[in-house]
Amino acid sequence: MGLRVKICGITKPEQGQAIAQLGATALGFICAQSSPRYVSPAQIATIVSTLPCDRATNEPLCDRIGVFVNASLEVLCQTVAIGNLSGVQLHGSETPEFCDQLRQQLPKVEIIKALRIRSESDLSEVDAYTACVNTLLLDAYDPRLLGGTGKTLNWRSLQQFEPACPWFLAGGLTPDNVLEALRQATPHGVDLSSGVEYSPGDKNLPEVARLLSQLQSGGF
Ligand SMILES: O=C(O)c1ccccc1NCC(=O)[C@H](O)[C@H](O)COP(=O)(O)O
Repeated sequence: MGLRVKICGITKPEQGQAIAQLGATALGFICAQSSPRYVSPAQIATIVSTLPCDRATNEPLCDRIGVFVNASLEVLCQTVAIGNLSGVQLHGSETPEFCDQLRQQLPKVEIIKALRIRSESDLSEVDAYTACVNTLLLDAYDPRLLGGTGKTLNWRSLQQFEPACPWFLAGGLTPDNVLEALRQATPHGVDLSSGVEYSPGDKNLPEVARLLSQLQSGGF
């Protein structure tokens, strides 16, 4: 399977539709109310209803990931149902036990645990999660912002990073630096937000197109 490409912070139906048509494999919706990219479950449902669908199943062709920060099981399950989400990304301090409980409640939904990496030693957290989530996501650390920071990780320190489950690389990726990041690290997917937007939640479609063409030219 090819590299997964997740564009996060979608807020507008026409942009979600265009980004799916350009070839992104996943769209991310920020469900944390403190974010300038926040969308309600009803807004997610509207955006998802416009996405190109598989003719046989009538389900959207791309993955729909809700991004949450320390949400309750109840909120997670409700939002998945209302928004027709295929996955949830846990971007707060959710424990492995919480991830396990969520997996029992939502066995068909992809569970992605995001870890905000401040230094190489934070990578030691990874092993506690690999058995209870489907996928990991490594993001950059910022003392004030939980995500969408535009800050990059130290890709060189990830050269030997091969956890026991698939993972996304996030944090400050852009059409200009993504190939360099992928020369150093070998994730199963990349996740971008501020590197392909005009302002929080307003995606720059020409930059998304350039990202996808860069990845194609790099053989991904
Ligand atoms: O993007 C947000 O506003 C946000 C708020 C709270 C929690 C998570 C958030 N974003 C998570 C993402 O998956 C972003 O795509 C990821 O942090 C990378 O962002 P960027 O560095 O801007 O590419």
